[in-house]
Amino acid sequence: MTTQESDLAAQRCEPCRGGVPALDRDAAEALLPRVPGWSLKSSPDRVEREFRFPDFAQAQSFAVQVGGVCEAEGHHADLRYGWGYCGVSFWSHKINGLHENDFIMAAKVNALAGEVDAGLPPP
Ligand SMILES: C[C@H](O)[C@H](O)[C@H]1CNC2=NC(N)=NC(=O)C2=N1
Repeated sequence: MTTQESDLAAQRCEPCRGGVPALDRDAAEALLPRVPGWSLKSSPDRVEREFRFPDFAQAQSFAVQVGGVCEAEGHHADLRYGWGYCGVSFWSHKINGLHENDFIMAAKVNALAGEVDAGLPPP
């Protein structure tokens, strides 16, 4: 883990406390290429990905691992899983929209899934 990543893990989630603006669509689209496999969805504005697994147990195990990362970061995914799939969504509830943190979380979930990310540019 780089210093920058470990610092991030120690931070509390600002958009979770509210009072910061949500990213507009252009800004969200600009971040999207940094989280391969994820897409932007609306109502609420969010970033979402479905991961595939060979069986129920592996999908469930992945969901539990994602939950662990969310707890560590204080920023929580909406998760749904079943036989062979786990869907993960992030948005910042307190601002009813997207923040860079949602993309950082998406990148962390990609890393859990064994994918190498280019990472996000420094703030
Ligand atoms: C008090 C607590 O930190 C907040 O309610 C957090 C919890 N987890 C959260 N997770 C997400 N994704 N968005 C939030 O706004 C949020 N708020």
